[in-house]
Amino acid sequence: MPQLAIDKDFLSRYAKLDKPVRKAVEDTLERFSDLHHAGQHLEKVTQARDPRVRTIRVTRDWRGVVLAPEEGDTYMLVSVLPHDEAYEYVRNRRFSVNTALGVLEVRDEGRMETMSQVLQPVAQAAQQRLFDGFRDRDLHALGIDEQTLTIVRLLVEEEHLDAIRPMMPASQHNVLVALASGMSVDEAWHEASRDLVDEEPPADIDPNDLGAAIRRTPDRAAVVDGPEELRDILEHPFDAWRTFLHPRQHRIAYRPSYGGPVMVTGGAGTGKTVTAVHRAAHLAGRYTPPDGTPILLTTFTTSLAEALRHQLGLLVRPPLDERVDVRNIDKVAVEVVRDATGGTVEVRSERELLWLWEEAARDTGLTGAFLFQEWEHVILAQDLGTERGYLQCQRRGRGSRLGQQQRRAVWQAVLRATRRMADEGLRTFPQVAQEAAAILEREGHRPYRHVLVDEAHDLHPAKWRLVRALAPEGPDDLFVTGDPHQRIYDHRVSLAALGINVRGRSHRLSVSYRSTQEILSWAVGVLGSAPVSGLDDLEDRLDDYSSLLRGRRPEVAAYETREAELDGLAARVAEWVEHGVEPDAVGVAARTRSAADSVRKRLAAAGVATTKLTGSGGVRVGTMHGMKGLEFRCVAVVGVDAGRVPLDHHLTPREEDPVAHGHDLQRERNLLFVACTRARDALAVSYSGEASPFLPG
Ligand SMILES: Nc1ncnc2c1ncn2[C@@H]1O[C@H](COP(=O)(O)OP(=O)(O)OP(=O)(O)O)[C@@H](O)[C@H]1O
Repeated sequence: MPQLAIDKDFLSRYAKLDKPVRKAVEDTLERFSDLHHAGQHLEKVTQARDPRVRTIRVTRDWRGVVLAPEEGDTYMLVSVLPHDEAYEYVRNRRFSVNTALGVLEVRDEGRMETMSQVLQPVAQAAQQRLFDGFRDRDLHALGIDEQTLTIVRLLVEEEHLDAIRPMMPASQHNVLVALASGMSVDEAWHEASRDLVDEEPPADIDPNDLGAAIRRTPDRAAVVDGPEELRDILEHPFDAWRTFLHPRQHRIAYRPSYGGPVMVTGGAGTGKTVTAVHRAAHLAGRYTPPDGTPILLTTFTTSLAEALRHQLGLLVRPPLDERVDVRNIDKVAVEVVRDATGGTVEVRSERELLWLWEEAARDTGLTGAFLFQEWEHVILAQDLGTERGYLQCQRRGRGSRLGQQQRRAVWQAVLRATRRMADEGLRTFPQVAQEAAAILEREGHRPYRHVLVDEAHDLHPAKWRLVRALAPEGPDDLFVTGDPHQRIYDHRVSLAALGINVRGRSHRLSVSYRSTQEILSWAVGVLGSAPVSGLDDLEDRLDDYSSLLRGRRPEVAAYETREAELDGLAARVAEWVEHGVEPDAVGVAARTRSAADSVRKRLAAAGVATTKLTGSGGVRVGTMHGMKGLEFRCVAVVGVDAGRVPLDHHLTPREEDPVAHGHDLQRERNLLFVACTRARDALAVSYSGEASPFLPG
């Protein structure tokens, strides 16, 4: 059966076409989609570099470029280009299959030849060349083919290697970059083979089997199931994540089955959410529900759940989407408790309950806030039901020592507060989660077959216990994604301690699809150097975190006064909008609500419409906390001064609890990191007076 495939370049070029040309592309594809007669529509170009590369007429001015099979039966839509560019493309490009990795590659042979001629005299004059230390045999084993080798032997400086990047097969260039950075042949191979779609490198590579090569290259090419799927892809040309996954994302999301819980970590923007959504789609596709909803895709807040629902809707069509229940974990908890108790569930925040905790703390010598934190971070977190349990527990993360007498006093005060809450019918979300988990455990009821948790790094342990209780232990029970560097609520959990064993099923993503390398490198500096422990109790590092995108360095602006800073912000935002950035693709974050309000007022005075962070129709403004999980083309983070970042009154005093103080400081760093890594193209950070100690350099 002939098959159709699509190249990522085709989709991104199609996305930028005017409507009438798009329509013409669709009409052309309609004719072409009967692949048994596809060849009839294709034109061979004289002087084509690669006889398999043909063109197809779209309009008088536009042509599609198609890779047609010589052997095999896979046609690939490569690009859509203005007439002359299409012919230029065909005269210069050659497709190949990487001899070691088996992935599909394309090169601009014309430019490589010209470059070789330019480099020849430079190489002859040089004493030493860049890759003199590597034998041909070793380079071949890494997938460097004869033609590339010719040019590789002419490279003298790393700049030459940079210069040939746009014309080279990417997979071969990556290997050369690894070697040039000082890696051994073995290390370079390890690096390259990590990004294969299969666990093992392919054993037999057929250089003519384009179909197999396409399957091994999910980040640039995808086989399309038929005309309907092609239409569906073209309907969402800006959502490349639906069709083209990084090989590691693909390998994680589409592995047929896992023996137990899976954990996916990775820096901001590396596609953890995308991978979770694809995994949900995979599970939905292969699962025949008995009764009830089998799959839960959950996250931290309602607005993040809303975004997940939207993404899933783009990937999974009705009626399959009904197999996936998308809701935030608090809502799941409330529903379990409501169903079991039959009553309403009134939930309050710490701030709303503080008066009650202050009253309970009276005469203990402690503050209501301390007491509340002790309850939430120690008693609820460890699910301690008795005074004895509390007296004997380890108060992880709460460094200040409490003697037995003090602990007794705390326990009694907590009892007073929680009884009062019960009398008033009030609960907190972690408390509801604890109740929900207890109900499910008691009844032995498991409402879901599979549970996927996004933004998992911020879940309270009680919510983790709920997650554990929602699905029966077994294959594909849990799939969690998170990044401990983005932990902005101080809930540190050890999955192992919660009975969730991810050993051998822990995966890491490292390529950011969101922010430029310049933004990433700067933002990582905000995190500081303290070791960060992951959900699996191992240290989590961002050493291999990088981006393929390049752009301007983040701008850090200092002002004398807050007013001057807000004026500067208004000017920056106006400039972005003047340069064509949609207002709702601009996000502005401040540390506190009142600072965000001042931003809104100042922008309004400058005639700039604003809305909330999850809104649309204006520049989106809010707190750094509210930035969690969102994404913007341009981000401004304001008020990053010593008085506000870190926010002193959110830090446990060092003398009261040095460990908690350290954690709080890290949490504040993470918060700034989260806000900054929401930016795709541009990041502007500003402060007035003294700069925050977290700002790099
Ligand atoms: N394979 C892909 N192809 C194209 N775009 C992708 C791909 N994977 C992710 N993206 C895009 O990169 C951005 C970040 O992806 P995503 O939100 O999944 O990352 P994340 O790791 O969950 O981020 P964060 O931890 O910051 O919330 C999104 O715009 C997403 O559409």
